[in-house]
Amino acid sequence: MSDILDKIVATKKIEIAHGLQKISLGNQRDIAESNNKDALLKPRGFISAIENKIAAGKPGVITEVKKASPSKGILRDNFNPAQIAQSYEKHGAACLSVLTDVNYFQGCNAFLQEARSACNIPALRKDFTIDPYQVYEARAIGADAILLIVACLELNQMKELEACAHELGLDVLVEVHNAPELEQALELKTPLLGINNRNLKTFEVTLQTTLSLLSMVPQDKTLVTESGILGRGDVQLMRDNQINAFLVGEAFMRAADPGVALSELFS
Ligand SMILES: O=C(O)c1ccccc1NCC(=O)[C@H](O)[C@H](O)COP(=O)(O)O
Repeated sequence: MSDILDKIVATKKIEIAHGLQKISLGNQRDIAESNNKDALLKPRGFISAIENKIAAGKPGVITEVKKASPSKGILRDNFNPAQIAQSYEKHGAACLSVLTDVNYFQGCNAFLQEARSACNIPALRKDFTIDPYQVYEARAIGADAILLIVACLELNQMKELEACAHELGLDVLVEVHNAPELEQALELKTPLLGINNRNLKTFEVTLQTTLSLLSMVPQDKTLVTESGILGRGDVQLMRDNQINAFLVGEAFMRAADPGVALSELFS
């Protein structure tokens, strides 16, 4: 694991222990399950939203709602998750990815709730999921999908977390950085596979990470290239390699209107 992931995971363990003192696992599960019966909160298909865009010949863009990051610091001062989500939806986003981590990304659960309730597209809870408690919490705050990062999980943990997510109707995005992680990810059921172009040890970003792993990705997976998509040349390079799903944060967060930036990047 990288230094930053080590630190984040250590913080998550403390957060989970504190969370359990406030809301028990059983109560969190009850809230999650009752959300599934609520018309406004029941899961919106995250994977199908991406696949539908691609089937219509459009890029499937997961648009990020991210105030700050460890590698870049503050990305956006005027940060209004509801307005950002509405702008993304208006300009053709498939889905949202909302950072809920407090300590490293200056996010919070309320950002996901505000963003999702302001629009009709599905939302990924972008956090560092290591325990079933967080999966229940994700659904309890209205998330439609969770992220599993292979670099910080054992295979048996990932399988457990994936099963827990699927039981609740949540989709799973599994994220890898290299070939050994990709092999592990292929042991999961989810068809949604993210390749993150950011090296979490050095924070260096190169789109070659996605390109170098491409031949290992089975045809039946929906591949998402993540991080470092900043210009139209980056989009074109990926599309030339038949990659049609993208996760983009910084390029939109630094723009005056994130949705306008989305349409300019992908038009
Ligand atoms: O962005 C970071 O500094 C970071 C550090 C440690 C773990 C994860 C990190 N980023 C999360 C992401 O994967 C990105 O937010 C996402 O792929 C969008 O990337 P970008 O378009 O480059 O903002």
